Amino acid sequence: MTTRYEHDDLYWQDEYEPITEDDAFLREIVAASDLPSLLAALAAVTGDTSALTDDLQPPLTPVDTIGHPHGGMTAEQQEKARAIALAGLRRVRDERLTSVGTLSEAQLGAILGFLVAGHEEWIPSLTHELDLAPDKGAAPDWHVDEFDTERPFTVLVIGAGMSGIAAGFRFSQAGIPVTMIDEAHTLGGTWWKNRYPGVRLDTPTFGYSFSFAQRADWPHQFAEGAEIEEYLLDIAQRTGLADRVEFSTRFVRAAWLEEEQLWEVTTSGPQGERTRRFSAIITAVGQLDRPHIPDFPGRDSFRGVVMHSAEWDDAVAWQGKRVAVIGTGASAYQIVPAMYRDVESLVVFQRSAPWMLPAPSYHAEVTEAFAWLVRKLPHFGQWYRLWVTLLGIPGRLHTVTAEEGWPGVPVTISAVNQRVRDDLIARMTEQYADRPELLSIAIPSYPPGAKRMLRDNGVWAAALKAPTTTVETSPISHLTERGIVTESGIEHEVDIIVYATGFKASDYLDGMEFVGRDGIEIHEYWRGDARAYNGITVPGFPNLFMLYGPNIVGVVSGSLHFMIERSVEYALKAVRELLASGAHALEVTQEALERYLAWVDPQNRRMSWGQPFVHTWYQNAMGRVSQIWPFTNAEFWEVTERVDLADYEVLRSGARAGQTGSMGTDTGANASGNQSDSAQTWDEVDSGQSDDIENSLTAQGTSDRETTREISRDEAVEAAERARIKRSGGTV
Ligand SMILES: Cc1cc2nc3c(=O)[nH]c(=O)nc-3n(C[C@H](O)[C@H](O)[C@H](O)COP(=O)(O)OP(=O)(O)OC[C@H]3O[C@@H](n4cnc5c(N)ncnc54)[C@H](O)[C@@H]3O)c2cc1C
Repeated sequence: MTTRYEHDDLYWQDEYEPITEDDAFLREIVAASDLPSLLAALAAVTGDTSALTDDLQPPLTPVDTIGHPHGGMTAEQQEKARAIALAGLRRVRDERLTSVGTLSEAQLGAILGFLVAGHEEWIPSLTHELDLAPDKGAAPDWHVDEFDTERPFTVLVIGAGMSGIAAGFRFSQAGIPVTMIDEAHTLGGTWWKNRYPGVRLDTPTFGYSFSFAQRADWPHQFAEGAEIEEYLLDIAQRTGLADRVEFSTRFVRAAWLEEEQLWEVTTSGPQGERTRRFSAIITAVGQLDRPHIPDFPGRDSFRGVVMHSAEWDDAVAWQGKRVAVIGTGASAYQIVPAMYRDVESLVVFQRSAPWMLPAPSYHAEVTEAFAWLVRKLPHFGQWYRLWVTLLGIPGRLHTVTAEEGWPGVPVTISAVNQRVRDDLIARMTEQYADRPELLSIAIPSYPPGAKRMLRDNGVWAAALKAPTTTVETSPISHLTERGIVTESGIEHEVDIIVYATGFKASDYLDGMEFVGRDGIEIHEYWRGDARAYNGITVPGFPNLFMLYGPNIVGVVSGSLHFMIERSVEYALKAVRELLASGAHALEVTQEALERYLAWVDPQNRRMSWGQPFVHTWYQNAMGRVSQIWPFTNAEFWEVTERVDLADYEVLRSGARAGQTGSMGTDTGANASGNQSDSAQTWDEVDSGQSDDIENSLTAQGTSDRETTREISRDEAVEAAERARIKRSGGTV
């Protein structure tokens, strides 16, 4: 093991505060606590797993709309569990247990076996998340020095947000020289860029952290943006990455050098344009990084202040002003409630209403009982994180899977989807009882789960009902110097326009140029339909590894941290293969990619976001769902468990050591500044893009998406074939 940390977790704590409180206090703690995670933590600290019997096992009842506390334990089970937990806490107090050690295999099996309630197939991926496991299997268990390499293996990581930090950390653990760049002046990506009022997570904080940085003392159930930014900065400092990133340095272009088997990379930064060579490139440039602003007629004529949600200007005094917010997606959903009380007036432009899942604790701090347990019960926070991760494996996938022949389309896709819709409408009916005209506007016209589901604690309805708020559903016709004119002919005069219109999510590697083995640029290869094997590797582009690549995100299940960490680990495994074999590059085959997509695409088409009548930014301009991983995290764990060389071409260079790795050589090469020109996509506003897609399909004489998919796949195969013919040598 090469990690320089005794434990893989950067927040590992040797000692916790002793418990000194009396029984009455402990009883209150137990009454206010989540039971499965508490039982697991107590079993680990005391080493006694005997109480984790089958009859006490949380049944993990599938959750439709509101959660089932304690994993669906019955009242009887809960009563028994509370008695066991109280006895456990007393023991921790009386025996002054203030630390916890690595579990034995038997203890690990007993505790995880208890929590997974029969889903043994989840255990390997959960072990990956648990620092108390004898072998967590996440950190590299090898070091570059072990290999007799003919030349240094160097890696460029583009981006220093969450993904870049994960890559920098893990590759450094293996001793691989890493160069990190970011076009921004600081770390954090999403979490320093998005500074709008109200910015915070809409997934639970305890599911939103790395397995190697399991911070436990989070103040909020859904962390504020600044808390996540602080977390990322702290990790970067603890790992030494913070000092190593080349900031204000933009990746411009990379070209694969067939003879040398290296990437020649051009960057643009404070030292001007530089060209360097690297053995591999890791893209960590996010998916929601490039703001999308719809091209409304007259957009530039508006004389007031204009801000995209991701480009918030803190100097703008919006209080007391007339404000328009365009969009009702994830960002608007946070901005509107944070602003409405302090503005003179607010107009919210809505094209489609969001579905919102009940989350009463959305703005709440963690409870006192929870904070106490984090301080006093060794590793409790980590067990709670594991429990949240476990519940996220099935998530709500069962609520968004279509039933064949279901009569409820286009507003629902199955009986359980209908039940979710009915429950959520019942909730909204109560919220808007005093404003029935808003209720009809608030009910989405698409199935639950087809777009990102937001978290509801009533603030959205309160903001829309405010006397100073207007919800405008007529589409935007054009902008004037005074404000926004709708198709219904109303002009809304405003001082400030906030574009909460999302990002160019489908334009993977936007503004970047990668010229692969055969001289084909990656966007030319993709043709508006970004595809990658396991979301990571692309045929024709050896030693290029994407993080947060195509088909990686979960909608109603999973943790993005898990997906990104596994992508990093997969890239590391690929590098290990190269070091061990003395080869220089791996290129995934077109066949492997096709096989993979033939598995992923049909499953996405079964989900609510993949239905042909649904218009969502999860689908790209070709109509393919290019954003979403439709399975569980546990299944991603399986496919990334090993790099199967049968899926790859193994490449070796004809060049000798010494010709390569000349890092930092200034050549004055030109930046070509390629732009992907695929159709725009955005998350929060449906401004007619989908109609454009339908029109273009009709123009091609193809009315169904399946056919379109086939065409694009054929084109891809054709491009790869051309590439193969053009190549000569360099392959063994
Ligand atoms: C407002 C908002 C809220 C979100 N909330 C959640 C949530 O609740 N839960 C969840 O799971 N996800 C959420 N997300 C998704 C979020 O983006 C990811 O969770 C995560 O932060 C992505 O990290 P990343 O490092 O992959 O990308 P990013 O954070 O986007 O970082 C990419 C980095 O790459 C740099 N970069 C880009 N192009 C170049 C270039 N050409 N050259 C050099 N550097 C470049 C950028 O400057 C940036 O620093 C949210 C996103 C947004 C925008």
